[in-house]
Amino acid sequence: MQAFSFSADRESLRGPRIVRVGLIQNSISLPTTAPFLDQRRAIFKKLTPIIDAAGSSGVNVLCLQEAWTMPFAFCTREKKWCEFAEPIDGESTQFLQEFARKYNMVIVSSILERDVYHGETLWNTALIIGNHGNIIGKHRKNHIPRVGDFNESTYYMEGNTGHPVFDTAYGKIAVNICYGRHHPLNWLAFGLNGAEIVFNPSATVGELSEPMWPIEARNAAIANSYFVGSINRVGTEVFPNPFTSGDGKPQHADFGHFYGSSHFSAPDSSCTPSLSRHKDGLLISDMDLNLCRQLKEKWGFRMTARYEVYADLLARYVKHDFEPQVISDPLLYKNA
Ligand SMILES: NC(=O)NCCC(=O)O
Repeated sequence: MQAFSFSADRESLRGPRIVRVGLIQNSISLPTTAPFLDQRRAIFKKLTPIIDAAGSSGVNVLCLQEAWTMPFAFCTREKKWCEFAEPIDGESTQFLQEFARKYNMVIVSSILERDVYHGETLWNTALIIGNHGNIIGKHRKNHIPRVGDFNESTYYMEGNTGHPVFDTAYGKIAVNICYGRHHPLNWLAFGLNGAEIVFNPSATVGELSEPMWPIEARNAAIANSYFVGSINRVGTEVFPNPFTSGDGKPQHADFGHFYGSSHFSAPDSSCTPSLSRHKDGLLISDMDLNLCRQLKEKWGFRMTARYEVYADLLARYVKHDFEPQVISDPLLYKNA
């Protein structure tokens, strides 16, 4: 466990709005060859003392990693892993609702969702469980990776829930699930809807994304004047059947190393140190949410954003007959 705090200036007309926020990163518990029910239950067992530690440390809002109930099997393209999908009021939600009630804590739970009301369709979904154990709502991952071994479109579709911000007992929160962090407009949309804390529950591996990891969340926090909580899972998960990456390299049975390194970023460009690259961990930070408005007022990014200019460009860009605004040097092709 590591704990930090972000402060803000004292204001005369508003008291501080200090919230204690927690992030959990963890490896899976049993080999991926174990019966699925045992695997899921073993993760619950492993997380129980960590969630208890968060709750008894006074954490107000806690976020778990992407698809925390299962191994990150999307590299395999095998359909059997769909069995881990659950309805939003399924076993993992019921498990977390107990902690939410016990500790008066909001919990963000990122799962593979099975929508039983829409033909058993699957989604990559983050649920927001309120501090009374109620389900406040859900957000479905907007951007699906098609990079390296991340073959997630085999399992679920692009989200259809927009960019909701959840007004909780402890501030306005949103969830930008994993690969969405590479999309600045995704971050922006949560900001436009008023988010004060955006969580980025992730599952990503060193060779692919580690150089980008410390930059993207910090940049989003600065550009959108909110806090970001970044979480990545830990360890190497080995699967029963080897798979290929479509890159001519030999088949393999693991994704590579999930490098942990969970951390918080703040709108004033500060950030906490990261958790370990190899070990499970709980990162806790106090944050005064007044810092969000203070940074908006200092830098005026919202007021200077010129959204109407970009709205116009984007409206034209999404049409099939879009022509880029390029002015060529008339001398460029003269002698050709
Ligand atoms: N889970 C997921 O979206 N991973 C994609 C890889 C990355 O964005 O680093």
